[in-house]
Amino acid sequence: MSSGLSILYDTIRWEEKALFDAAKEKGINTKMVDCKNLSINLDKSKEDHGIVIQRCVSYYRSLHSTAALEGKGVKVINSLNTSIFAGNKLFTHMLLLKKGIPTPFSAVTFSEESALDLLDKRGYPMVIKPTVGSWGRMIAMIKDKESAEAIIESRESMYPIYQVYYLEEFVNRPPRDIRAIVIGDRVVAAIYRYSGEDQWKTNMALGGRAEELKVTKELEDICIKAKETVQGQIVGVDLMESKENGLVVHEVNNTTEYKNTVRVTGVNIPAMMIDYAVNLGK
Ligand SMILES: Nc1ncnc2c1ncn2[C@@H]1O[C@H](COP(=O)(O)OP(=O)(O)OP(=O)(O)O)[C@@H](O)[C@H]1O
Repeated sequence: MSSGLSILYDTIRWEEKALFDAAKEKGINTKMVDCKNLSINLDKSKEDHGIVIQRCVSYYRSLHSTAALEGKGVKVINSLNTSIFAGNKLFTHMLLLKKGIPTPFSAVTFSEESALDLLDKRGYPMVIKPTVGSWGRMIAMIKDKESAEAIIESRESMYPIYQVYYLEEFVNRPPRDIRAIVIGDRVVAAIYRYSGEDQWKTNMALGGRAEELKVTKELEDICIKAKETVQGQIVGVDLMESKENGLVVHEVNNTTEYKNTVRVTGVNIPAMMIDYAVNLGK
């Protein structure tokens, strides 16, 4: 295996460029590798990538390229286990639950009828989410039976993952959530993400606004536990401040975006990620 790093991408966002620049500044031999051009022999031949920082946006590209490279002995950040666990909200939920990490109540059903039945029993509102996905896409707040029928029926004709009805309690929280960036054993920076106008979701991709958040001991502890739960190395932990239950973790991101966190906190996250990756190679 060659020394140095590879940044594996399928789209170059601010994050990937910043990683490359940080590595260049540190004089680290780094390649940008477009996953779309990658061809991996699934045998025992050697791969010449050094440490790979996995940054593909596509869930399937990310998961499968990690599996192929890691299977051939390449160190990938994050690992295949982390991609599997953190890439799926239900899998993450079960692990958080097992480790006693507070997380919103959620339930799963596997048919339209059972989903409607669950909503009837549990009451409205509830949040429906695809188990795999990001940027708030396909996430809806279900406010009543009519919208439940419309939303759930529309999912019946989609790709089979949308017929796994993952439903979460609507967390009674301020109009914001928390994104904390964990590198190794440290929460290096955190922000509040406030929802944009006429929007309950707080994703930056949906017009949300970011503000710096000072990392408390409580936040640090819960984020480190959440990271360990998914066997993560560099992750973004998303939390909400439940008025009844305090901090609850609703997601761990294994190829986390951090542009807004760098912008509002001034913390040089890409440089820290590069240092972490280089240390892993030693
Ligand atoms: N159970 C919930 N109760 C209240 N608000 C929620 C709940 N789940 C999610 N949200 C809001 O919706 C937003 C999107 O949810 P979530 O983070 O699960 O989706 P995502 O598609 O994985 O987004 P990203 O990849 O940006 O983290 C959250 O940032 C949060 O503000």
